[in-house]
Amino acid sequence: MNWDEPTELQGGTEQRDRLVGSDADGEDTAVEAALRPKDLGEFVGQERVREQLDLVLRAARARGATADHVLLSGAPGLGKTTLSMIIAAEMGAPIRITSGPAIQHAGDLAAILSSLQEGEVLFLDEIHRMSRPAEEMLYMAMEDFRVDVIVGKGPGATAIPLELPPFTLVGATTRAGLLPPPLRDRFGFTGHMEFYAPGELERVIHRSAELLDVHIEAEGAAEIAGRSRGTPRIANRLLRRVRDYAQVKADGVITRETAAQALDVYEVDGRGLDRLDRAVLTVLLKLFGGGPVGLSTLAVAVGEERETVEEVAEPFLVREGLLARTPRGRIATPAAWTHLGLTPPHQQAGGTGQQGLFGA
Ligand SMILES: Nc1ncnc2c1ncn2[C@@H]1O[C@H](COP(=O)(O)OP(=O)(O)OP(=O)(O)O)[C@@H](O)[C@H]1O
Ligand SMILES: [Mg+2]
Repeated sequence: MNWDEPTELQGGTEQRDRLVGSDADGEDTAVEAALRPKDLGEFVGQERVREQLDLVLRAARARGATADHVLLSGAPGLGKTTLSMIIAAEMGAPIRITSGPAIQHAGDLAAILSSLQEGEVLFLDEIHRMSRPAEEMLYMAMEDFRVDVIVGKGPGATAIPLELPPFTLVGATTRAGLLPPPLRDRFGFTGHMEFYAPGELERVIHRSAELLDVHIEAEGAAEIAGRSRGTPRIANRLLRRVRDYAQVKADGVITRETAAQALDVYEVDGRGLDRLDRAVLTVLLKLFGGGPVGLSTLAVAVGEERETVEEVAEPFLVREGLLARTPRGRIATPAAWTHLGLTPPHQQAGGTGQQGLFGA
């Protein structure tokens, strides 16, 4: 069984309607523009990436040159799009935004590249989902600022070389491992975005609250931060839901109590797990004694698609150290038992232990 190779997430559709899903939903897209930090100084956290990027951009500015190509990798909602816009702003350059899936043919890419202005930032989101021919065209464009446009078909086809103005490619990917090495190597700088520490999320929340004109107490921000799964997008989304609750049920001020009550109503628990996450853990613990159990069996027992369990619930549970993937199947860690307030079988009187009870 291919137990540790997650299958390709199809555009994040599995995450829809999920308050703690890290992909953007319609409402996010509308508000995100307003909440996006505009320069590096406003960008919270990611100290290493920020410092390194600051050097790259400063040096380019000092030389009066176009900045080197930048690759940003990291989970959804950590600020890749935000940072690409900041790069353009810091360079005083216009930005063109497109994405891998939008570039079906090499011709699509040639059209974009040939219309770039000197120094322009081309933001290529989901760069790992670009077609192979477009990718190969991009190699040459990145390295030599040149593309060969193929005119005609079959034996009569000719390649017309086209000079490009120097530009900065900013590629973003949630799956850096899927990028072919020749592409990865052509970036002058790669920034790996990490999940945010609670204190950083608190700063994101305070900043957003101010922009949204919401009154929030420090402890209220801490409560939301703790349930935001290390992700600014989720923090901003939870903040908006808590604001709704505070307006309707309280005096509009977000305290620790209102935040906790609101997020309980939305079924986001103290650690950021939602109903699906808890369903997976509960089944694993109560039905299968903590595992190991195969993914398919687990999914059937939860009443969800295998992919939903694997791609939507598991990554966070694994990251939180609540669930582990082993060659024999999924197992719950001691922390999972504690989190759900249950006692592991080997600690119960007459318990048989969890090993070997259920095969994967
Ligand atoms: N460092 C940060 N400081 C403040 N706000 C942030 C930061 N990073 C992200 N955000 C907020 O989180 C939201 C999501 O960020 P962004 O769209 O840049 O994520 P992304 O990495 O591009 O996600 P995806 O992979 O889904 O495209 C934005 O609205 C932005 O306001
Ligand atoms: Mg993005």
